[in-house]
Amino acid sequence: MKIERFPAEHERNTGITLSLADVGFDLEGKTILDGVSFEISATRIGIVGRNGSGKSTLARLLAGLVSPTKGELKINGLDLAKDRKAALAEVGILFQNPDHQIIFPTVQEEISFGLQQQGRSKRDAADRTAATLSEFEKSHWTTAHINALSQGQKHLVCMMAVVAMEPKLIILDEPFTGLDLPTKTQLKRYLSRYQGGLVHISHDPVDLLNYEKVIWLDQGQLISLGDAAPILNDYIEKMKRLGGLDDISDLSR
Ligand SMILES: Nc1ncnc2c1ncn2[C@@H]1O[C@H](COP(=O)(O)OP(=O)(O)OP(=O)(O)O)[C@@H](O)[C@H]1O
Repeated sequence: MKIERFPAEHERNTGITLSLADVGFDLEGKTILDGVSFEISATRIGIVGRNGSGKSTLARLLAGLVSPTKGELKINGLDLAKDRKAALAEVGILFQNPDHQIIFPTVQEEISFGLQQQGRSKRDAADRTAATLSEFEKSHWTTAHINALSQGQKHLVCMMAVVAMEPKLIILDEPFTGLDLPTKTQLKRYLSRYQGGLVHISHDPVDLLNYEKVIWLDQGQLISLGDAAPILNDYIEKMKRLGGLDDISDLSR
């Protein structure tokens, strides 16, 4: 597969700026991220890297869910780990498994919860929930029980809950793993319409074809960052080469 330079699908003015200066993150004595520095402004940013390279950890840092052990990390000039109120307006995050995200029994309650966390009244949150369901043409889901939904439908509930909050940036941590192709295509179509920024972690370079910039991590360090097509092509070549090895045997990784 060779990825050509695609014209950016999303011509938006509202870019987001990620600024990292010597960011490190240690956990239980292990260095997960080390000395990661970059500044990037774009509306569609991909993150690639092998298993365990630190992508999900970077996603949690970007969302302000954890603080770096060292260095400084800002989104649009804000330190979201220190400013949780700003974080709710700036960033939403979608995880791989909706069951790790959903806490309420019905669609309406799940979407309303985040809105109330942002400080909206119960009435405002209900109105915004209704408007979001209508935008997605899912008003008939309002009182649906989450347990009765398919995995793809649960993904869509999580997406609607995040989109309803209108964050400037949505972070997607491999949100389509395990979904069939039509479901994935439909969810991607919803996301492509999002007016804010997206930072999308994916193992599949095809997911990032129309993205503007890509960040490549390996073993907790930045390998490269730049325009999507050349980075993805280098990444694919490297992954093909590594596929011929047997480093999966190495327990020190
Ligand atoms: N809670 C934790 N405790 C100990 N080590 C952890 C924890 N979370 C992550 N790690 C380790 O940190 C490293 C990076 O993990 P992370 O999940 O950020 O990588 P990733 O690139 O998202 O991986 P994958 O593609 O497999 O999801 C891995 O070696 C992982 O084992």
